[in-house]
Amino acid sequence: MAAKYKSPVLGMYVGSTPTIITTDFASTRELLLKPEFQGRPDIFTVRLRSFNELWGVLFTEGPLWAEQRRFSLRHLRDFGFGRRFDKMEAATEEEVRTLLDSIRCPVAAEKGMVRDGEVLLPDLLYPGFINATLQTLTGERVARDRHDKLRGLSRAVRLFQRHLEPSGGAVNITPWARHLLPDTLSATGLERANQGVQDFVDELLEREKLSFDENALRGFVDVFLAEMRKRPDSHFTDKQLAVMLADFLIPSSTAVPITVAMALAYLAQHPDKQDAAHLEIDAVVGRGRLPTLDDRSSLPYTEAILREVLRLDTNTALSVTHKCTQDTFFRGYFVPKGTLLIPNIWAANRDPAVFEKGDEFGPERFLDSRTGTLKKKDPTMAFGLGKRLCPGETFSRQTMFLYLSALLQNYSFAVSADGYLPSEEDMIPGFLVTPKSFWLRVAARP
Ligand code: HEM
Repeated sequence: MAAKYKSPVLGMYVGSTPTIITTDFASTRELLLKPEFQGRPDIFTVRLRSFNELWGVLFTEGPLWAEQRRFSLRHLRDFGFGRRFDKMEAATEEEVRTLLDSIRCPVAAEKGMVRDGEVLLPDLLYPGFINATLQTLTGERVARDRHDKLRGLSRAVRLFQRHLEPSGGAVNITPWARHLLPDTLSATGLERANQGVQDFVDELLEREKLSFDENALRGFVDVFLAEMRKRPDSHFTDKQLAVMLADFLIPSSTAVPITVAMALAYLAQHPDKQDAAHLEIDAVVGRGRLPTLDDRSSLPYTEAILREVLRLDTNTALSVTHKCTQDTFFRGYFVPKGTLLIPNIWAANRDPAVFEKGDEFGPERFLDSRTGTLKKKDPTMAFGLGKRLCPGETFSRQTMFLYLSALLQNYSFAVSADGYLPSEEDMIPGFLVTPKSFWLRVAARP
């Protein structure tokens, strides 16, 4: 459509709401950074997941959003979210070992994901990444013999994402119509998915509250519970905590493991690039220990692979819809308050004006061709930009690095016997663009 109208910025109506979509790098960057464009729409499907009110961080705006975003970032960091923290790194290392064990020697519950030298992705990866987030939220993880619980959460989250259209979609224009066409309008799927996520969060909160001790705070949930006691008439409520936990668990159950799975899919298709990563890891880390965050700066190729997958396969393709909070102008056009704003970061991350051969997999684009070191600047917008920048960015990059480098240290990955690999035509659309599950051949490295 952008090509048809010869404009990277498109204007239209979704129902009666004016809507702007940006499709190239420059306009998307401008949209993400514009101060008047930092609101979130108040839509039916968002309320559906938060007690018919507006709570959490992901879909809120104004003072509640500003306070809760600041508070959560500050205190999550204390438990290793996005910063170096020994306890967190030890826990992640244990999780990585569990994954490597699952490939080598699957227990009964993992057998559906490991068969005759092949592994099912992203499925096998979900529990480890959810556990990394749980570690910062509660100071604990779910043991391997109960990983089914985490797989259940991941199933509910995927259902949620597949049924949630980024701009809201038809069900937001005429919410009543869901009673007539429940399946067509995705409302039934959304309600079921929300229930699945909420059940997981409710159970977690019940456990945390029962064992709460204000003198021994174990993770972010305890810090929030302590704040609730100190400030009874504030935004620190049961509802806020429940929705915020869902906000954190949703990307951890999908965006992060899916990025690592896609990295392995690309490397299976590009054995030369996989060889380069193997060589780099062998030279820097060897085989006697697992890679740690200390190795990150010495493994530029591995890091470049992750950057490239985030760019080429931007799974939060249309980001999270923004909203205009006051009348303004954008690129010479009047934009009324309330306009929906959709930044197509998937397209921006492939814009040929910024990324040469933007549709091709080329981790080398992030390396200095002379020195082989990682370029300082990564213009990719996979995590957004500005005030709404994803607060999970550093945490995600660190965790993905630890998993990908350990998997490549120990295994080689190749296209499976059935020959199926995720392709752009075959992705499942939704709030997140996700691959169908796929098998890869896996061989222990000699
Ligand atoms: C590969 C992993 C991830 C990707 C690609 C990603 C991407 C994004 C994007 C594009 C946005 C929207 C930015 C905007 O509105 O302009 C976002 C927001 C957000 N992300 Fe992530 N994310 C990832 C992982 C995580 C993780 C692990 C967490 C938490 C545990 C997280 C928590 C959030 C929250 C709370 C917001 C809303 C921020 C706000 O509205 O202020 N994300 N993310």
